[in-house]
Amino acid sequence: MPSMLRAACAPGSEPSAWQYEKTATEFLKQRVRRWLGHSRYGRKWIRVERNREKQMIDLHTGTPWESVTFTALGTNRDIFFSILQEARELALRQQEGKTVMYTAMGAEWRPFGFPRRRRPLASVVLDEGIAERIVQDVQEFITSPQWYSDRGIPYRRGYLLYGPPGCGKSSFITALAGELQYSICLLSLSDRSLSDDRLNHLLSAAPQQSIVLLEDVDAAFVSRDLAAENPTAYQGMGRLTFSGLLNALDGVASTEARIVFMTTNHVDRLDPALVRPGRVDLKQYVGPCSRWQLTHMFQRFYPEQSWAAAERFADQALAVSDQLSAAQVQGHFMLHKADPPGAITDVGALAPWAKAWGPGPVRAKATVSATVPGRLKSLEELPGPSVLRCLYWYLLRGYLLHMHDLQGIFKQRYGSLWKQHTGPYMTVNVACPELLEQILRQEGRFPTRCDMALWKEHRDLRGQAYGPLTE
Ligand SMILES: Nc1ncnc2c1ncn2[C@@H]1O[C@H](COP(=O)(O)OP(=O)(O)OP(=O)(O)O)[C@@H](O)[C@H]1O
Repeated sequence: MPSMLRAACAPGSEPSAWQYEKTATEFLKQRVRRWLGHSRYGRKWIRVERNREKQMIDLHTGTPWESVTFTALGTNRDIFFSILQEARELALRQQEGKTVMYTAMGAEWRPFGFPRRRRPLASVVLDEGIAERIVQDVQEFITSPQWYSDRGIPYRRGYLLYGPPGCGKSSFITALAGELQYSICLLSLSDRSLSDDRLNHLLSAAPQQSIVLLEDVDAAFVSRDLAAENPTAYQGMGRLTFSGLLNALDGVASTEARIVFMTTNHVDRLDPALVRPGRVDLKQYVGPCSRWQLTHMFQRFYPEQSWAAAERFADQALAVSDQLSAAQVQGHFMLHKADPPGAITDVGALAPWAKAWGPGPVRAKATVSATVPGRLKSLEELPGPSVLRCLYWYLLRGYLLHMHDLQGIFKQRYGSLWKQHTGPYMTVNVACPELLEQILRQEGRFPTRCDMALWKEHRDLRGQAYGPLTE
């Protein structure tokens, strides 16, 4: 009699269980791909069927549920358990030395993308003593639950990192999570579907050993003074209210053992109630590069260079501007990857960047003015081939399967920004690094790519990676 095992791929309620199942499912899919050619596992022949449930979809993501069915001849079911065991080990191995990012989906946390390689703490150069101070504080917190319980103090700690963009707030938190072997639960307070209840639930259901990260907290709420001018913003952009946030952070319903990091570019816009001790226990300004930072960044990037060269770079960079962000300096080094003396002599190249990106009132405005002086073009005004002309290029000139070549041609004709029609879709093409940088900076650190189910399925069948379009 054939024995059968059904490995359901539907998400369960426990994040960890779901995570395991998801990775296991990925593993099984890989196996399925391999078995399509030769359906053998060990010495056994196995039939593998992958079925997409037509009626059932995950309401949060719109992903259809799937099941994979293995059928093997014989009475020994151990082979199925060994497949699952192998899948489990693979799932765990995939996370070794990696940082898992979670995002909130409905009422639960789901892993976002593949676990990322841990970022070494030393790779984020903050001003002297800052990183050590925070790491020591977090470690002390983690190792002293008894201390909190003896004194009846809720076992949670809040941190606020504030300062201009590109100075390393988020990079540091990511590196810190790696150092502690924690995962990161990323939550956007601007999410319109976030309600008081949902936030409360999410904070209490965060996976163990994780840092909850609330980025750009100023974007969702402003201080009560500013709220008088703008009551809508004060009430929050979605169904989340300010008092709901305060309660979730330290209300009676809040859970124990929680580390929350908040970041903002505008600390002055935060309501004092949000940053009072208990909600924020440690505040840290992460600012433009100091001499110490510039020297250490240079040394780290060009380890073979002398300390004197690093100091020379720091002095000359500070002469250009004392408002340089680490991101700008890193970008400058990247331009002179193999040319450390060039990085020093060409330090003046940082000047226009310092002007455009230096800590300003609103990052988006500074960004736009960086490369697009004057009035911005509307979508209608953007150049680009008409629908008919696109069809001509795709079908008559045969570029349908060579879109990348066509993009090169269109760039020459229409410049770095043009619109293009493909079937029912209109795409805006961006073909210059500066503009791409603006987009990436404005879309947030963990942007959600479109799902592109057909593309994924197509690539799945060929055993190919999805590429940057969906990841
Ligand atoms: N202090 C630093 N040391 C090394 N690299 C840095 C540092 N600060 C920023 N970077 C680099 O610059 C980029 C942007 O940094 P990051 O996103 O951490 O800045 P941020 O302060 O969080 O900015 P924002 O306020 O826009 O969120 C990253 O690629 C990071 O590697």
